[in-house]
Amino acid sequence: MLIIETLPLLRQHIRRLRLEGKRIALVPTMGNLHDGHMKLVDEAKARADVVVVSIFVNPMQFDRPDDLARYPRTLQEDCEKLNKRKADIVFAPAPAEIYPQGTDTQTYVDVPGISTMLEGASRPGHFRGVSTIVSKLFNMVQPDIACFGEKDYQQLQLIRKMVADMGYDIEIVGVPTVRAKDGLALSSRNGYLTADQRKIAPALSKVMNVLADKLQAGERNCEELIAIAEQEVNDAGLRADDIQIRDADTLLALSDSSQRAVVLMAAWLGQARLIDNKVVELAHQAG
Ligand SMILES: Nc1ncnc2c1ncn2[C@@H]1O[C@H](COP(=O)(O)OP(=O)(O)OP(=O)(O)O)[C@@H](O)[C@H]1O
Ligand SMILES: CC(C)(CO)[C@@H](O)C(=O)[O-]
Ligand code: BAL
Repeated sequence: MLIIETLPLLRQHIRRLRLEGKRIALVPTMGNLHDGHMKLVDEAKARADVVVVSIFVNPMQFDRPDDLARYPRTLQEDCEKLNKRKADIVFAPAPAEIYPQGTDTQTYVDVPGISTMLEGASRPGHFRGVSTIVSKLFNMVQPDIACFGEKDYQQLQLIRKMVADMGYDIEIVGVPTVRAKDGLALSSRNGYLTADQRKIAPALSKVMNVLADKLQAGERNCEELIAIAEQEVNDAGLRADDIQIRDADTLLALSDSSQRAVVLMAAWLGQARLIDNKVVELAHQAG
């Protein structure tokens, strides 16, 4: 496995691989890798000849400097895991390699609508940072496919729209959320939880599943369903931040024509803001 830190070296290898006719998969990450990331690598390996994993804590997508400063950076362990998983290339650039002029004057990619709603409203500028870095990585790595986790549901929708709108010839693969045995979605930020907090964290997915079951059973009073879920999350010892029921395809409010709903959960627990989501197929009565 090659570990590449500079853009010229990356370009040299990508050029060679493309000349050899290799199909390239990209797995973009911010490092501190867990089994969720490994699932993305496995999916990428199954669909391509060469897997490039990028590890870059992207300053442009952080709305809070303290969040950026304490984000876990574990490059050596990450590379060991990726080597065992048979990734081919790790691209781990320093910020100056990606943003030589800094981020303030960086040309950006903005996906209208989707980037300012929901998580985008809670984290101003976050999605502009995500679409910009992913666009840059697409140009640098020139992948045929790229894998993203469904855990970051809105991010996946954002990338799909960016790819469609900008005409990228890249297949976007969404990978189902990998969970701990107790249901907690794996996430690098789970590392901020104390042992006691870790015990109560699975309440987020439990409340989400109950809400999803009610939707599946035909309940449609979203305001009431959300209020109950917020109460349950708070009673469990988390602090509900944003719980939403949306059309899974548009992320807008549910309508009579919605085919699928998505339950989007965000809650604070100590230093960690946890997110999760679940898609529900909506039954429509004939006639
Ligand atoms: N539990 C998971 N299952 C599947 N994919 C995941 C999971 N967690 C993260 N991913 C995906 O891995 C990719 C890189 O994510 P990232 O490096 O931000 O990890 P993370 O664990 O989500 O960290 P964070 O705590 O910052 O949210 C994204 O496409 C993300 O959706
Ligand atoms: C896609 C991504 C690697 C862009 O920095 C990041 O948002 C993430 O880890 O989900
Ligand atoms: N996994 C999403 C990246 C972020 O929280 O910044």
